[in-house]
Amino acid sequence: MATTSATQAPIAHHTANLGSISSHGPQSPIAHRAKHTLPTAHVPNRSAHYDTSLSIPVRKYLQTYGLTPPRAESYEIQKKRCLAQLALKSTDIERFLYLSTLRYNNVHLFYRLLTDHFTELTPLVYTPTVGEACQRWSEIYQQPEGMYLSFEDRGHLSNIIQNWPQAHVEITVVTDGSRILGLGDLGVGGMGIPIGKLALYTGCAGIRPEGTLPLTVDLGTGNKALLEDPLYMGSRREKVTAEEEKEFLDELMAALKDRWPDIVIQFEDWKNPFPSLERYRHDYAMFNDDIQGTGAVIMGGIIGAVKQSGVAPKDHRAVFLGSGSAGVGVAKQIVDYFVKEGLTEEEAKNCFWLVDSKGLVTSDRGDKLADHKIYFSRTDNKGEQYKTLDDVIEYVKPTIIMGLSTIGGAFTPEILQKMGKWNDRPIIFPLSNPSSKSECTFEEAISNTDGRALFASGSPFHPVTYNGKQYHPGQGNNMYVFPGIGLGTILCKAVQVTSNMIYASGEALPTMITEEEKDLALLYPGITRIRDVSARVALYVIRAAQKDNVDRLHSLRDMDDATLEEWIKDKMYDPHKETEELENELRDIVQDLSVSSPRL
Ligand SMILES: NC(=O)C1=CN([C@@H]2O[C@H](COP(=O)(O)OP(=O)(O)OC[C@H]3O[C@@H](n4cnc5c(N)ncnc54)[C@H](OP(=O)(O)O)[C@@H]3O)[C@@H](O)[C@H]2O)C=CC1
Ligand SMILES: CC(=O)C(=O)O
Ligand SMILES: [Mg+2]
Repeated sequence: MATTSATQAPIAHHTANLGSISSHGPQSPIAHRAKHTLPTAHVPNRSAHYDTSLSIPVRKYLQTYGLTPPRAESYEIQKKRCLAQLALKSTDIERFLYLSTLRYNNVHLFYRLLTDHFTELTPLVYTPTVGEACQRWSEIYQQPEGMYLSFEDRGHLSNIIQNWPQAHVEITVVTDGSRILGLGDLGVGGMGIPIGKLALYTGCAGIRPEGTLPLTVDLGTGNKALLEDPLYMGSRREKVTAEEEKEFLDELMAALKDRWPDIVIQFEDWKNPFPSLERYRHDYAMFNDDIQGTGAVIMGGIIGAVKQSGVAPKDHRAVFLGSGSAGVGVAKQIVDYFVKEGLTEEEAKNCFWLVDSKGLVTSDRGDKLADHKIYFSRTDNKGEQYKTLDDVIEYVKPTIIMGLSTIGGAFTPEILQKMGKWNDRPIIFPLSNPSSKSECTFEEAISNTDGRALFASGSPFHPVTYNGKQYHPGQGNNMYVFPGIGLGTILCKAVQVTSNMIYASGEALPTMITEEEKDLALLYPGITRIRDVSARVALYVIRAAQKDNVDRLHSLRDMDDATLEEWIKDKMYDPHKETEELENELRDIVQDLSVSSPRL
């Protein structure tokens, strides 16, 4: 990406080629052998060299002439073919596989397509389809696209990490596969998530593809079906203990930083991610997307929802179904927002009733609460315990219901109707992923509240027509913020991802909603503008990093906001420019060297 692109760009690769021209000549067997003995993934953007838009002289220079069909074609034609091939597929998982192969074989073309057709393709690359891909990973596995590190590798992680072929990794997403979306423990099948999230880092925030490292740690699995599946590609061992996980992660974090001192590390989809966040947040540029990214993105949507509800923050009553990483992360972030709006922390905290698999989280429930639940446990229940969501809803009569529970359909029509009865504009956020785990659909939320619901879901839903009027759903997914959090952290070279940087990422979102979107009561900016949104998020993140004094690129402090935002956009990888720049640069080189037909 931005900061290291000069050394990673195809141009730099060809400058290296030029060196070999002077010593061995362009057709040198050494150059030739080097090119073909290394697997594709070992040469940055090698796949771009087979792009069918490259001109004949450039193909000859690259020694790819004759390896692709004769016609040099436009991107429009390439796109037409890709979309036609996608249309030929009969299932989403086939489309997922087609797009994975395209990314592997022609990285820039994949990202051109993704950025041009973001709304249609994101659900195939990310949630919901990535969920099925993770469930079936060992069945559909095709090619290496990331690193797998096993518990058995401990003691050697630093050496193994040297095997990653890209020299300048800027960001990694790491999972242990133990809580993939709302689908449970999928072991190494979880790899689909780091790959998908990092594809969005490139597509949304312009992190260069070769600067990304999808990483899955195989610390065993508690999923018995996987352990018995002959195709399962992970180790056959039970999940390691918390202490063993901690030792492994200590080694991993040090090894990553040792090879790439500026690396940003995003933890994703861990069953219990709180200990690692607390352990590493001060010593590494790291964050947990499920706790913090989700917290920020939902806070960003709640800002607009609270305004549109006409209810003051102090009068909101929020019932959360789900008190795990995402539930607690979101509730805490909204507490911060309410405090900014003038409530005391105690007043803000009292606006929340969290529910887990045992019912309302209270301090006198009789079970030992996990540490992360204690902050929100209720003490005003007068000894009464509320076991079901229905009971809690009746007791609280909420203005807001949030679903982060993995329980598809938990917001029943009856619950939605009550929300409609008690509130002019009920705030209904079924946020569990993938779509099958959503606590309700958009259609259900609209039809059971006479179209008055202020709605956002984790996975995308289509617009709905109700009583002749069209309604548009919001997508409250951390994809609106994590790419910008990573981008901002990388660009200002922050040594930590502070709480203020996370908060700022959420605050940035409403600033990107257009007047037209406000008229439609939308809570999030249009997804087609995600690159601009990510640049704005990065701007806010950088400013917060500067205030917290964790940035290292101090020259950015002198830029005004408009200049800095333009600078950020300028640093973003633009797939539309890559192939054209490759073509133009190489054509110039070919002309300069008069090597227009080295092969013939
Ligand atoms: N929209 C977005 O951007 C994001 C969405 N998510 C989604 O949120 C969901 C939860 O993720 P996460 O918080 O990390 O997962 P966790 O496993 O940490 O938390 C799940 C929570 O749901 C509770 N729960 C499970 N079953 C029930 C039930 N039958 N009734 C009530 N509560 C129940 C669990 O209870 P207990 O504590 O008792 O086990 C736990 O508190 C997932 O579907 C995930 O995809 C996550 C991150 C981002
Ligand atoms: C979106 C996301 O991070 C999740 O569902 O876990
Ligand atoms: Mg996640």
